[in-house]
Amino acid sequence: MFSKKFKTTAEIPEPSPRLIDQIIGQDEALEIVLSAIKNKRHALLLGDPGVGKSMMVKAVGDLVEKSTADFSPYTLLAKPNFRNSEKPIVESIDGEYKEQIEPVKTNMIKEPPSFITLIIFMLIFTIITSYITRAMPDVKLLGVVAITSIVAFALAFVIIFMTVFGAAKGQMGGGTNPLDLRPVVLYECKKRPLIRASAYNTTKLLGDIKHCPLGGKPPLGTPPHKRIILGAVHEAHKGVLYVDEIKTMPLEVQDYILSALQDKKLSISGRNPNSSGATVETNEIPCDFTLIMSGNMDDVNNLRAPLLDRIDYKIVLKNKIKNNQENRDKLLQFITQEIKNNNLNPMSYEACCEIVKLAQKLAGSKDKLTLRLRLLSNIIKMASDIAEGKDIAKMIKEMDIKEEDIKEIEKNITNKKPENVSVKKIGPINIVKIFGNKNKKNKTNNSNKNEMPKIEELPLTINSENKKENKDKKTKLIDVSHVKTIIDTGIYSLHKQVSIDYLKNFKRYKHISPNSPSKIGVIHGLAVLGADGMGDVTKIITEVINSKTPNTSLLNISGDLAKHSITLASALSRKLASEGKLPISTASEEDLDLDTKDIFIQFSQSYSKIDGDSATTAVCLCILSSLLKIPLKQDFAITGSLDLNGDILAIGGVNEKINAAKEYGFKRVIVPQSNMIDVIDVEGIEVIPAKTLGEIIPIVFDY
Ligand SMILES: Nc1ncnc2c1ncn2[C@@H]1O[C@H](COP(=O)(O)OP(=O)(O)OP(=O)(O)O)[C@@H](O)[C@H]1O
Repeated sequence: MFSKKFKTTAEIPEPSPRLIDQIIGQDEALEIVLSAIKNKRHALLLGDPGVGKSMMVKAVGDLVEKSTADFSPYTLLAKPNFRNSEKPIVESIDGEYKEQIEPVKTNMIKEPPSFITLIIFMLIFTIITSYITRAMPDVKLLGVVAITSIVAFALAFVIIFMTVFGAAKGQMGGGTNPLDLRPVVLYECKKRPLIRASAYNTTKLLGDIKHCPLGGKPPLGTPPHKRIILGAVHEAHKGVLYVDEIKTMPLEVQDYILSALQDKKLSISGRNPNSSGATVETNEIPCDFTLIMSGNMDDVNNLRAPLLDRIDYKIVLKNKIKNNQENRDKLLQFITQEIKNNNLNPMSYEACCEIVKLAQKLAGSKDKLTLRLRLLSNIIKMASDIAEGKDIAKMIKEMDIKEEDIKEIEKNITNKKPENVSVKKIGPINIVKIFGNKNKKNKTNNSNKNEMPKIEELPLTINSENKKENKDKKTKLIDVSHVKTIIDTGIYSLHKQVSIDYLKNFKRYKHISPNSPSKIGVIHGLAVLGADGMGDVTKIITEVINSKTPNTSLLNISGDLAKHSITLASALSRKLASEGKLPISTASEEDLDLDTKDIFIQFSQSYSKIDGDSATTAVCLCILSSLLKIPLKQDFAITGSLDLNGDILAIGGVNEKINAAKEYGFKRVIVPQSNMIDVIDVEGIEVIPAKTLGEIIPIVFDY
């Protein structure tokens, strides 16, 4: 399996501490990213989740920070604008900013009449009042109080007027505290930056002006230059800006990024129209950066063409690598570095082999290894948890139901309302459990008892022995059983768990009997539930009936591709029938005339969405069986796409499908010849490769 012999990963040399050396399987992409950054070219990284896009940029960031060519430290200062307070000035100075003791000329400032002054005024008037009252007892007290109050209020009004009027004029003199006029250090850039920002976070990306509840005018409010929030586009000046999750980037943000790329400078203005910052706008601030963006393949549709056009390199990261010894060794390196980086338990040789097998399965082929390494990393972490004897059942006990997760699963798995699915994400673990619906009264009498499974029934084995033992990190070994527990429970994937439960609950109700006698118009096809779910067997039944209005009716089939494949199957049946390339049958010429027939095709007991063309061969054979009235053997399941020449073409999920055929007790499974390179495990079932329809006719028909 690996080039080295070892018992546990503790014997494998420590991985290199440099992140760049830890990236596996993405050599070409890494080279391009390095070259892009070196030559200041913008790049877009696309690929499946968890193939190392962020890791690559982070690794390259270490190098970016170390490169000092053409870079000198600078500081961004925010200063008040004496002409127009709503337009604060952001200025870049070389090196560090040394604060001046006397920041502003005192003659520019009118010392503000503060509240203390006001209180002093009030005190003076109180003294005068009491003096007048005592000195002139014949003057009425109330009259004196009234006069002094009017004078005091008049003075207070003048003071407030001076304050507001001064500030409004933009002279910042009226009521401004001299300390508010000092420049503020917005950003000190000491080494070439690599700034990371999520595409949806507009404030973080482009900057903003903070709201001031006191109107943003001195003396009570905070002056605008003190409310500036710098954007990542500005912080990345002279360095690299990494924007991930491009799918979530609002169109207007894309326009701003576009301007920043073109002009290499961008002002900051208040983003919230209801905020006091809305009227504030800075001067244009330099932002000359190299842009690296990342997302999944489909996310690119969200990017505006002019922005996409300005990205020089569009790099697609691989999601699989060839399964050879060199790459298996790389996978071992990955396992070792994940264990080291996350301080996990060492892993046995056999468990490492199991991870390689899983990497093959996730790649969908014996020939390949997956590069969706975050998924593998999560599985390694969870296997380590189980080796540690962590009480996962307790974590599951705290589960709550999340509607949005249920709806997502519903979309992919079944067209029934999944009123009984509970999902919980705990750290890297997705836990799904199918429960009965507590709120709904049971309609059947005998199904109510078992609706809510107890925690003990959950499909997890907890190593209770380990729990009692002294839990010394790194002494317990992750062995093959721990890895298998994670794989068998499917706890690393929502779809996997839902399909495991679906099969567990519905398999016993399905009318699939591999041992039954041959039947006309009945065949067993194979499907995969959800994106990365389990395989399943589907019984396909056809009926051909004489009709004056010939038609093909599809039952329990949703997808367009499936419908097209059935049109193709009936066309091919007609062609084979007319060419006489069919087994001898008792069918008359009239029987074979499809122009006079109604064809009904049912995917029996299929509640999941059936799409794709992998059932074309099965449907075609089934129609032929009904037309020719020749029974089909029932001891095999079949999968394969078909073209109009009758060639059987490759399909996806061959391993899941073979596994499903095995689970349902079939002894034989027919798969496209071209898929044989993908088949991982043939134990316990005869896998028959098929190239053409003609080739399998003698195998499947009972005549
Ligand atoms: N090529 C790789 N080499 C080594 N480790 C990897 C690689 N790809 C992923 N990993 C592991 O998976 C983790 C997550 O990878 P990362 O966040 O870079 O993926 P991503 O492609 O950016 O995913 P997403 O699209 O979800 O943001 C890494 O921290 C690392 O542990």
